[in-house]
Formats: sequence, C-alpha cells, structure tokens
Amino acid sequence: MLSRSRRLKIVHRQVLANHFGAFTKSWNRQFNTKSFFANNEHKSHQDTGSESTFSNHPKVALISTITIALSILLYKQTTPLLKNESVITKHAKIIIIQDSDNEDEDDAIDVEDSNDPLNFAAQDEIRRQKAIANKPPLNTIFNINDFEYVAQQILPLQFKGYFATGSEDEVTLRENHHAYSRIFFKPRCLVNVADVSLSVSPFSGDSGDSIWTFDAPFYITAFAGARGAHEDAELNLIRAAKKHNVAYMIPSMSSFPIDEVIEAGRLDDGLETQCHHASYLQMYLSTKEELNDFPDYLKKLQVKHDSIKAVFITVDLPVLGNREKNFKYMALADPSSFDEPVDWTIDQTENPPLTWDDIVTFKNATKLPICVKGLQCKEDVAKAIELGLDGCVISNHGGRQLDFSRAPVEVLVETQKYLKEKNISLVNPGTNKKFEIFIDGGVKRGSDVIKALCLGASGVGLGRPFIYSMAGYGQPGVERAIKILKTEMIRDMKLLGVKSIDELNEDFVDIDSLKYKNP
Ligand SMILES: Cc1cc2nc3c(=O)[nH]c(=O)nc-3n(C[C@H](O)[C@H](O)[C@H](O)COP(=O)(O)O)c2cc1C
Repeated sequence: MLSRSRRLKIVHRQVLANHFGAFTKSWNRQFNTKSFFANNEHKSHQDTGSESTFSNHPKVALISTITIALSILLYKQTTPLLKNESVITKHAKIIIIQDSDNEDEDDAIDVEDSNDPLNFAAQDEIRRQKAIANKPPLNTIFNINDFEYVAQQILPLQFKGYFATGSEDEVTLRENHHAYSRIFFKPRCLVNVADVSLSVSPFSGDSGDSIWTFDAPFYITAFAGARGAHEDAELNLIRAAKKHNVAYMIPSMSSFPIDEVIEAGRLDDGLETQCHHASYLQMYLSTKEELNDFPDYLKKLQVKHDSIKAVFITVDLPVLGNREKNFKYMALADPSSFDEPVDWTIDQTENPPLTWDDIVTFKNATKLPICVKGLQCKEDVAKAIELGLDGCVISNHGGRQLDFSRAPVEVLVETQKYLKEKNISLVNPGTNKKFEIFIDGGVKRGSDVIKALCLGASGVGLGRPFIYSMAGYGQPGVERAIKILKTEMIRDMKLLGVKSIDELNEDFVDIDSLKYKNP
C-alpha cells in the first residue's frame, strides 16, 4: 500500500501530438526490415510479415504503433535499469511515482480508483518499480529460471506480454519445455572425463573445411523487439556472443541496422578485434518486393559481410499467430486499443505467402548456406534436404504461432526415425556438406541442450532465456546466462560420461515417456 503522500499520477500531455512521429519511426526501426534493407541499399523493402504483420494492417499498425511505442517511451522514461534514473518528462504520457504535497492537481488520478481504466497498469507500475528497487544482484542468479523470474517482475506490462506469452491457450508454449522433462539420461560410468569440450563447427559437413568453430552448441536465436528488454538490444547480444564464442542469429527485425550489429560484433570490451563475430542472419520475407529483391540482396550480403555464415528464412509465419494473451496485456495497458476484435491476418493478394519454389530461388542465388526456420514435421525436413538446402530449424516460433503444434524435440525424434527409415542421408553427395538440423523452443537448461543433441540436433537455439537475462542485467546478464548454460552442460556431460559433442547420441537418452503429453 502507498502512503498518502506517495501518490501515483498519470500525466496526459500532448502525447500523440508531440511523440507520434517519433513513435512511428521507432516502431518502424524496431519492428520491420525497413532499416535493414535501407541500410543495405534495398530501398524497395518496406514491410515484413510476422511481428511486423502488425504494420501491414492499417488499423493494427495504428494500434500497435501507439501501444508499443507508448510503452517504449514509458519504459525509457521510468526504468532505472535503462538510464539509472527515474526521469519524468513534461510532454509524455507516463506514469510517475513521486512524493506529492499537492493533492489537488487536476491531472492526478488516485491509484485506488477502480473505475479508472488505467488503474491496473498504474498499480502494476508501482509493483514493478518496487521490484526494480529490490532486484537481486547478478551474482545471485544461478539458472535461467532465476533470470525469468526477475524479468517477469521488472518488465513493463506490455513487454512482459510481448515476450512471455504464446498463442491461444499456450498449450504449445508449455509443451515446448515440458517435453524435455520427459526425457531421461542413461549415463556411462568410469569414463575419463577430465577434459570435456563443447566446441562445434556447424556447416562444415564431412569435408572438414569449416573455418569457424563455436565454443558451445547452443546459440542466441533471433527475436524482434529486443529493445523492449534493453536499450542496447542486439548490440548486447552480439557482444556477449562474441566474448563467449557462441553463435548469434541476428533478426531481420533488429532494433539497430544490421551493419551496426555486425560491427558491434567486432568489439571486445570496447577494443576492436580483427574479425567480426561469425553470425547467422534471420530473414522474414512477406511482400512481393521482398521476395523479388531477395536474391540480389543475398548476392550483395555475401560480398559485404563474410562474417554471416548462414541465412535462416523464417517460414512459420504466413500470418501472425493468435497471441491473445499478449493482446490482453496490451489492452490492460491501453484499454481503448481493442474496442473491436481485430483481424490480424494479412491481405494475401498483396502479400503472397512464401513457398518452397521461392526458397529454391534463394538457394540458387547464393553460395551462403540457406536454411529454413520453423519446420514442424518430418516430411518438411525431408523436403528441405531433398531440395539441397543447407539446414533447418525445427521450431514452432516459441509457441507463438500455431497452438497445438508439437514440441520441437518430439518432432526431432520423429524426423530422425523417418530419415533413417527412408534412407535419407544428411550429407549432400554433391557438396559433401551435412544438412544441419537445429532446434529451438522451451530450452532452459544445459541438460535440455544435451538431450536435443543426443537426439540428433546440430545446435540448439534459445530465445526467451536471453531476452530475460538481458532484461534484468543487460550484456552482463547475457554473458552470465551463456556461462551458466556452458557450466551446466560441462557438468552434465561429465556425469553422462561423454567428452565431446560428437560423442552424444541416442544411446544416452531414454525417450520412452516422451509420448506421454502433459495434460
Ligand atoms: C519476443 C519474441 C520475438 C521473436 N521474434 C522472432 C523473429 O523476429 N524472427 C524469428 O524468426 N523468430 C522470432 N521469434 C522466435 C524465436 O526465434 C524462437 O523460435 C523462439 O523464441 C524459441 O523459443 P524460446 O523462446 O522458448 O527459446 C521470437 C520469439 C520471441 C519470444
């Protein structure tokens, strides 16, 4: 409870008039590929699908722009995590916690007034500020769940909604993680595990000509809206990735121009190093222009950025999933946003969905490895192999798209069995390169990573764990999350009796209970 003198004020002042332009720019910068393509001199690319599907629909664009941009401003203005201060600006619609002697101010709203539509958001802000003040120090964070707990307490309502929620009833969101808890280990004893290595060389295949190696088989996967977690967003992620030599998948909907992110990957503790950090690039393609321009873009990308080692085209987003819980958070923060039910689908005549034919065109346009991100069944993985692609990510977009899609680790098991039965080799006979099967969704522990690798994954992506570690603690948080995961992996490999990633195989896991789904 607040003392009488400590009141919450909601200040409404020229919000949209003063800030709408800046909001729109900020939204565009954060949630579509415009800056990305503009930065790479492809001016014709304006919008994308997925999270930026918001901006393809005029009404949605307006709602989203207002809501998210407002929250971005709100966050920037109030959170000590970003600026180390609780700044109050005159011209913004912000929630201010302050001591007040003047109880008669016109624009002050009592937080106890339950008729006030902003009451919930206001109370949540008070709770959030207290949580920020009591945030545990980084050295008391021991696992990914700890990061998640802290982030849930300190993220503003809208960002919590955006990052944490899944689609519809969130069955897939829960299953993604729970499926790992139905897989058990079968360790070997009396193995000399004095030295354990986590290093991997993806995309090298059997030819062994890979010139880069990562120090762990997990990677920071692509996610839009990273600025909602921290103002340095992708820069934190690539710097932490470089420092600890893990892969980072740069999202096309990056908060910073892609060039800037790549350049940040050349800095180590502020000192320039010779090379950029080897990275992956994720792409959304949803407009005709994007599809047409992409082959040319790939050619230029290959010349311009030799640190980009593979391109991942996201294919699980012909329309945005029904992220109802996220919309509820947004409506709580701004009740006027959802007076009418909103159709979040895209006009398909304007934006034809991606097809396998497009993917083949892209593959033929570049020597860069081309992978598809978001496959959810064995047949699609087999098709990607058959078409000569370089890899895929078995993923359901972190449970944010089709609810009741199966847990990726379950699809991985089914896929490996199918490939064996059909005698489909992962090694391309023409190039001698191996098709890499990555997986993401619901991974929180080193043991989850090991389980996926035992079941045939080449690498494992984590999204929310890195969002949460960054939300709470910026780059040091991301670094600690990487270190925690590596440490968990090394300990578990020693307990399993395994010395290197290559040695992991299905004999080390018991998947008998995997089929029993959690209710
Ligand atoms: C907030 C958020 C934003 C995301 N944005 C993108 C994106 O821009 N492109 C993409 O391919 N996947 C995106 N994803 C999906 C992730 O790449 C990944 O598939 C998912 O987060 C893995 O699940 P996890 O969060 O449980 O680790 C996003 C996921 C989240 C949680």
